[in-house]
Amino acid sequence: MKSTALVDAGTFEVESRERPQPEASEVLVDVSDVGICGSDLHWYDHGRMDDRIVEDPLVLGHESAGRVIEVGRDVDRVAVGDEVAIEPGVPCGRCQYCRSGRYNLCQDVAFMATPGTDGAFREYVAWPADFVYRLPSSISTREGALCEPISVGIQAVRRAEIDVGDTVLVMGAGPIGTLAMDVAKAAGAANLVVVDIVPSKLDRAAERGATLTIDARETDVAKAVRDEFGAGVDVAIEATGASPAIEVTLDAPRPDGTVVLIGLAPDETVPMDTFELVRRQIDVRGSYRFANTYPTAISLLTAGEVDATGIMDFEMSFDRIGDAFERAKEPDVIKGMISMD
Ligand SMILES: NC(=O)C1=CN([C@@H]2O[C@H](COP(=O)(O)OP(=O)(O)OC[C@H]3O[C@@H](n4cnc5c(N)ncnc54)[C@H](O)[C@@H]3O)[C@@H](O)[C@H]2O)C=CC1
Ligand SMILES: CC(=O)[C@H](N)C(=O)O
Repeated sequence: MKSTALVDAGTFEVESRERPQPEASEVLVDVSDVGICGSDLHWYDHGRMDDRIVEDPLVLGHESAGRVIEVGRDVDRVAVGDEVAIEPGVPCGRCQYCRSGRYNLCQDVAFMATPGTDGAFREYVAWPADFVYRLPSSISTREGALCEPISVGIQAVRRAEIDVGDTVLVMGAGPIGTLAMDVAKAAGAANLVVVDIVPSKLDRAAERGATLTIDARETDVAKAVRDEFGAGVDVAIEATGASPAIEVTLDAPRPDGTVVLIGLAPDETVPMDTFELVRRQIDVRGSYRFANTYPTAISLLTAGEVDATGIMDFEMSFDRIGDAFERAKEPDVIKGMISMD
């Protein structure tokens, strides 16, 4: 089968590999669509992330979907011919986090497109059947591939415990912030404030339901929020990973409000005014990957509550993966897709 691996920062190599054989509990998926995630771009640009380094060729891509073409002998939850979304992280199933349903925190997870676990930029993936989800006929595999970033949004909204009628600020209108905004709306948020520094992304957020958009380059976000909502927002979700944006997000909630941090700032130390956070009794929560979210993501797509297609800016074929990665880095792009067929 054809596969594309990152061999060094900025260098992909097309490889011919053995087509994988599914084990008894696995399925073989003919991959049809893969989204390009910010972390794929990070691995591509730097060849490393925090203390993890790409030493052996690594197949990127962890937002994927396709068609089941073979099932292992113990598999009965999906069948040959089913279109499925692939959940990219397979946890150990034994640790305290797995046993309590918080498998996103498993320290022994095999997560696609991180050193040691190949991702989906290859023709076929053999994957545990428990981590593939059948897509209804109304959902395309292109949309299904985006169950992954939708899941990041679901996890954050669950962590935020959003209540009906809440005012929610989302910092960052990239794929994660935009999909988190959709999920927050589906969870009952009445006012959705979206902040970014790219005007076209703010326009797109407004088109899909943001009630207020703020360009952080021109406006004092905390003041704008207080002018509009008095004491501040109920919930602020950080989805940029940029230090100045994280600082602003921490300042956005009303007393007793909540901040959920999704953005990863791997090389930065972010100043935090702990006195203010304590005085205003702010809950600051991290949100890492996701657990038990794929069925919800599929339900939200089916109900039209999340618009995955609306964030897709372009689609390129597998043989143009290098061009696609370069295009995906442009600031106006929210999501680039690779069509594997
Ligand atoms: N916690 C988790 O499980 C996950 C975390 N992430 C992280 O979430 C963050 C967002 O991911 P993506 O949407 O893919 O990233 P992205 O880079 O595509 O989007 C970030 C957005 O933030 C905007 N931005 C940058 N600086 C800003 C500032 N100072 N003020 C306001 N907006 C600003 C950018 O214009 C962009 O639209 C990243 O840090 C990523 O690493 C992504 C997936 C999972
Ligand atoms: C969950 C993600 O998408 C993230 N890019 C990661 O690698 O953890």
